[in-house]
Amino acid sequence: MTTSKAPSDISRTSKHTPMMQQYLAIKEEHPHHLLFYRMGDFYELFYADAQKASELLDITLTARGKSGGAPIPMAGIPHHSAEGYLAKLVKLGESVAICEQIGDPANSKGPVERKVVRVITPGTLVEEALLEDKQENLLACISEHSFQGVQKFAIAYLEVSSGRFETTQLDTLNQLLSELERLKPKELLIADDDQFREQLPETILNQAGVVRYPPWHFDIESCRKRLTTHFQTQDLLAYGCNDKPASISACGAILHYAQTMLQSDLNYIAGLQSYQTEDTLILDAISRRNLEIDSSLSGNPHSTLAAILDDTATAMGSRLLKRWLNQPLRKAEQINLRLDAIETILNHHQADALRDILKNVGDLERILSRVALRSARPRDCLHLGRTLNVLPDLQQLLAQLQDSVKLGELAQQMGRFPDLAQLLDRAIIDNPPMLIRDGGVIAEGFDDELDELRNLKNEAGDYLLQLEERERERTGIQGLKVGYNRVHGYYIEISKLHSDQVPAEYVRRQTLKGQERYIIPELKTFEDKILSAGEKALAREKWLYQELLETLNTQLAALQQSASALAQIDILTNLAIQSEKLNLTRPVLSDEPGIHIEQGRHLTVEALSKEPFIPNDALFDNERRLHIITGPNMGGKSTYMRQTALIALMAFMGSYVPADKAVLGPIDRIFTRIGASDDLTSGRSTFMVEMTETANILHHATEQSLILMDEVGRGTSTFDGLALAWAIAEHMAQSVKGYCLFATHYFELTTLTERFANTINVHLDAIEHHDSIVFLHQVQDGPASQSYGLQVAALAGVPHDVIALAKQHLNQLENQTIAQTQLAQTDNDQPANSAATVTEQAPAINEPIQQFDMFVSQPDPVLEKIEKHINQLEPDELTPRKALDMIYELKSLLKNR
Ligand SMILES: Nc1ncnc2c1ncn2[C@@H]1O[C@H](COP(=O)(O)OP(=O)(O)OP(=O)(O)O)[C@@H](O)[C@H]1O
Repeated sequence: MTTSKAPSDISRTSKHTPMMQQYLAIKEEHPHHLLFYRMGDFYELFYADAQKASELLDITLTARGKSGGAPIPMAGIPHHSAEGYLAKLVKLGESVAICEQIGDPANSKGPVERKVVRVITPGTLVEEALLEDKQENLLACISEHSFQGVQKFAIAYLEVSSGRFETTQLDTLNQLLSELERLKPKELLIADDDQFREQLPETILNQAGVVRYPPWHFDIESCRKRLTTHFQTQDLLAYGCNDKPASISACGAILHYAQTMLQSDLNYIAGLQSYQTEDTLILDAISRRNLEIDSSLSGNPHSTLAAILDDTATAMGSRLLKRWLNQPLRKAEQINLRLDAIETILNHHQADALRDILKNVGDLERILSRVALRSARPRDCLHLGRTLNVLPDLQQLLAQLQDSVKLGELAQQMGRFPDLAQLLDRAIIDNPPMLIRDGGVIAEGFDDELDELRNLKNEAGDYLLQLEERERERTGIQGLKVGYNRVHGYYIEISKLHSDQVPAEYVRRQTLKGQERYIIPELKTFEDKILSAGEKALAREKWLYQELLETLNTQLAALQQSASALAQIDILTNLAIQSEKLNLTRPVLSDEPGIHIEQGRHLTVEALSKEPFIPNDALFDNERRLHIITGPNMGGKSTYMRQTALIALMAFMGSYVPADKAVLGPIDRIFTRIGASDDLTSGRSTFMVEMTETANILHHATEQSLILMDEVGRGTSTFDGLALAWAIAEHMAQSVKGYCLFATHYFELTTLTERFANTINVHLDAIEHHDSIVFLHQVQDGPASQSYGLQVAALAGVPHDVIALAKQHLNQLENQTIAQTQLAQTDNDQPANSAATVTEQAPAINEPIQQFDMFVSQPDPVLEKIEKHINQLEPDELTPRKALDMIYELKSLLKNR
């Protein structure tokens, strides 16, 4: 976090004006926040804050007089347009302390009393204008605790805008980092404690939004006290973390931070949930990214699973859908409840009807937090009212869907709030202004007193005409007029010619050239009443509005429950709609190990490709645990692997899946080792990243894990890569670690099937057609025959002369390899080079190296000759001399080619 202190030489001394002394005192409390200091209709920033704000917001940097003998750099923004600037600053990761005038300027001797009323930080947003409606905005906190040499880690997170508060305690730092990746908090609190910090990767410490929070806020006993006081409980048993010190510490610190930033006790945060990562299918950070669940590797927001699946009617539903996708369940009973709900909606053909109603549902979660913080705006109340009004219709529809236990539970949880709905209907006008500040929000007929005050103004015209008429008659002065001006208020104006007819009770207010202006007690009373009516009406309206918020707060917990139910109904409805639209089927979750997918598809590739998608089967059982996938570049290997993982993920999240049939046994984790890029921030090369990820898989995969490995070993030299890929695949086959899809261009690996009964070869194919190449995208059993690397390169636009040169190199390489193989077989004692070394070291590699055969697509007469020669050889009968002669012969053959 950046510091925006006033320069250090600006001490708070009497050299400064009293106002600057006040400013500096407040700034001292907020060294890390930009201080928005209220001056009349402006927020002003001074010194370094001013410089920073002028750069970030592109506003003018000027000076506000001098203080302590030096000019004060200043930048200001109008208070009424502050929200736009705040949104920009928050997006840039800045935090802003809002300092308001709280004293009465009329009664202040020195500067008006001011106070920071709220610090707006990226993770503690509640304002509609500052939040993205379809994205969660989380504040997270991580901590660790060691006891008797056992270290535990914890993460707590809080969504201030909805009141969701959760924590989990974990055994390893890796698990913690993985949770962080899943949650992607906008702001992260870390104890400013050297020991813990040293364990954390630089990438975490340096990321935007990290706040180093003083370690004493993490003290376990103080945190326990803070939490029990907040929840008004004796202990934390009900929240599942009473005996989890690391969790208590993270939760206590995060609550303290949020309360401080929002200057509120946050009593709407009514509960805390401890969750176990074991209850959910584990997806590590890398797999989350590789599977492009809610963010894509290319940055295209449309090429994610979330984007394809999300057509929810509410923002709450959209946010929850991403949460479900990122946290698939493991317990079949829970998953089946969701699937049953989708099936029931489909069977009753109610998806569209449900969605039509849900479209009228507002962002209740966030509105309710603002209600709790008493910062809800008139439109929040309007949307809340509209939402509550649709609940009866929704209940009626859900009543027809009682076959589903889940929908029954959700209907009950959703409830009805007829009184509140009616209250809101009566209270708020149809199209209220943004703010209550200027009134005009409370509807007519809601409050007699307000109506009377408002009527007073409307009736004033009639009353004055009547008064004028009456006084004319009484005084007999026909020219008498009732008038008003800003300075003197209401008056009766009479020409000086009639001064002698003016009654005694008329009091002179103003003398003009030809007229006198008077006031009478009745007019004075009217004036007092009318002039204060506007003010009083506004005050009454504000009071009524606050009362309305208070009334809503009495039912806050039930309303929050209702919001949560609505979000779930929205997702289930959306999943039902999508299953028809995207042609999905209900998966079957079995207790038997294995995966059986028929005609599976990759939703994103299918949606974004112009070509028809070719569906494929995937069958894993004890005889088919390790699939070695070969096939040409662009053949569809990655797509096939990813679609298998995505189908599993969708099934475990409780969604229908893109396949004709899917039966899935228990799965505990999905691992992926796909593609690679340099992780420059952590100083790791492509190969290092690849091997770190592989090591993670080898250490943590269990027999229930689904593992995708794409081209392992390609990041290093051919033979090192081959040797590693070979050993890793062999290890997977031997140790029966999960269900593994292993895509490779090392053709040698296809021989593993001969040694391991649980390993099979599958391949994707292509055919050459005229000058082009057609990919079949069809997965078939058995190894591939060709790689088509050069053809794919040509297709990609690599210049012809480069392709021609590549062909020459390819031929040379092939010839060398064959010769080396021959030599190695001729003289086992003298391995000629590393190719032979690999062959010798790996006992499994007894077959001739076929690696380069993969690249051959045209028969080559010279090669055929060489092949013939070699086939006629009897290696056991070869002397070293004969072998050498043979090499000379091969060489001359190649030379004459
Ligand atoms: N089953 C399929 N049906 C239709 N098109 C497909 C299918 N599978 C893949 N494709 C298309 O082929 C392209 C390449 O697929 P993919 O990246 O999976 O190939 P690959 O074999 O992994 O290639 P490489 O070995 O070069 O990484 C995809 O972007 C997609 O457009």
